[in-house]
Amino acid sequence: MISIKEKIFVPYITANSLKKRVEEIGNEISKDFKEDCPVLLGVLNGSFMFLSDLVKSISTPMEVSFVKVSSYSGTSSTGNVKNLMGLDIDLKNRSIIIVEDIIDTGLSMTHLLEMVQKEHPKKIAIATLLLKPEALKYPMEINYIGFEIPNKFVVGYGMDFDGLGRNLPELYQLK
Ligand SMILES: O=P(O)(O)OC[C@H]1O[C@H](OP(=O)(O)OP(=O)(O)O)[C@H](O)[C@@H]1O
Ligand code: HPA
Repeated sequence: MISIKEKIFVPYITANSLKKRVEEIGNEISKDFKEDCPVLLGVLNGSFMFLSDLVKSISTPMEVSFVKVSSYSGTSSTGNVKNLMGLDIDLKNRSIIIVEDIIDTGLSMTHLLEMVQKEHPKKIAIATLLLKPEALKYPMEINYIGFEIPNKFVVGYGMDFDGLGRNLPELYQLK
């Protein structure tokens, strides 16, 4: 059990389980995008840990780039998405895999899909470590899902509560 700014979090998914599942997704992506040299588009800040572990399990040529958006404040969605850092490479005719730590309401991903679509890529896939099916308000096709989790706030493995907890190697759930 840990405490961050007076909220109590309990251990939820171990570092070992995360590692195993991330490797499985990396292997799937390697097979699915063998001929494509995909661009893995990490969504900052939260995806940095998932993305860095994921790319180590991808054995096919690929590139990495980042965008930065923000929609969460404390433990709830603000209902709007702020663009904090845009695209820096040409995505035209490229295969793009948008990499997120978590899809919660789906608002951020809907915004990201619109942003990437405007660049006329060849195809767009979505990889998320976590999905909260009960919280999803904007349904979409998600190609790679690490874990489906209940609608409870989580921290660790890149995910924060008020900026804290991103460094935890395992995942914790709000008690
Ligand atoms: O599906 P949604 O309800 O939009 O929630 C998911 C988004 O919220 C988190 O980002 P956040 O806004 O907290 O920014 P961060 O990645 O910098 O922590 C997460 O990384 C997703 O981008
Ligand atoms: O459960 C969560 N934890 C951390 N960040 C988040 N962003 C959306 N949902 C979450």
